[in-house]
Amino acid sequence: MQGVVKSSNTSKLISAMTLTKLGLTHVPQRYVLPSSQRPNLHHIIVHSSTSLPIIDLSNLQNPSLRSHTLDEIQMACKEVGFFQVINHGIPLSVMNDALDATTEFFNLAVEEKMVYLSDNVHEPVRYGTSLNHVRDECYFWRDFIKHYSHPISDWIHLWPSNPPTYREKMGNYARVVQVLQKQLMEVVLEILGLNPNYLQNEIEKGSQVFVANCYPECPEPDVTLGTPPHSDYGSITILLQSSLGLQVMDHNKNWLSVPVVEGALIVQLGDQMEVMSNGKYKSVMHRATVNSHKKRLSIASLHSLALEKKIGPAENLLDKEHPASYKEFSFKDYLNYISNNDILKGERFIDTLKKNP
Ligand SMILES: O=C(O)CCC(=O)C(=O)O
Ligand SMILES: [Fe+2]
Repeated sequence: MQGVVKSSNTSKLISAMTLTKLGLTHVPQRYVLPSSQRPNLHHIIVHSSTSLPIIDLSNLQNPSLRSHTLDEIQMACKEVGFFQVINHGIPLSVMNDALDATTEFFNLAVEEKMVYLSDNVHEPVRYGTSLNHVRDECYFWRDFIKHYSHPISDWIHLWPSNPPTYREKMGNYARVVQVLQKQLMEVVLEILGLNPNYLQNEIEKGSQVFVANCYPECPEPDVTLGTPPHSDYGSITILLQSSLGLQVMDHNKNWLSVPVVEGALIVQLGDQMEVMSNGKYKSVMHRATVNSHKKRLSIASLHSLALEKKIGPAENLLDKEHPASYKEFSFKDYLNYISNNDILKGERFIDTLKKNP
């Protein structure tokens, strides 16, 4: 993603984790956001059950509850493009193991993590951090590691071998999340009125990118962000957060903090889904705040349809009264856009696809 330190800068690398260990009382100036972009941490809207619903996925197996549950999911996709799921079939132990492995990885010495430092989006594993002298518009108080993991067996031997259980724990989580993603895609296609086999091939050949984020304690959480506002590129993102920090934008442009619910996973729709649904469903704008007292971790599993596939509005949703509202796009178009535009200032790739913005 954005803001990766160029490989040539490795000798000067001071990651957000390192800065925190130095015990600073102020964040370096380059992390300080203009006041209009700062989070208002004194006015946190934590919960609004209508905007941020928690869906019990096991209800889909219950004939008397299935239709109501599908309605709830549909409403969530239309309103914000966001919901949490419980009873999703992934054991809590697998989720906690993934968070533990991530914690251990980020606790490694910075030299060890730097082996994976890269700004090449095609690297199967890359470590990145907030510090960036080249683009002073990067204000992330976080370190992250990205894995390409589809099919996982092709990549897993490239993942970090230290901590020793990393591959096993992250691999287990990546696999079960992939299964959940397929189930969720089927549901979302069903509520869009599309055949569950629609784009099956592209979903099968889809990509899964794993991003583990580490947001260390920050001395001035009011003036910076962990991750700037953005929507995810793909179809669905499944996110696991260790503590409060994720915020999503509702249709009134309020930032809502996503509550931490034990055992729950967060589901966010991405740009591909907004385009495919011809705007019926929203690709959710979100960001991550930081705090002064507790390190926060999140693991995002970003799913997208086959990378070479051009995605446009589903033909079955179009007719004379409902013409296509979005242009087709591919992963290449997206990469091109992010390398030439300032998505950190809130500019969105999806807006460039709208036919009548
Ligand atoms: O840390 C979070 O809660 C959000 C991370 C995120 O949006 C991303 O990695 O795309
Ligand atoms: Fe995201």
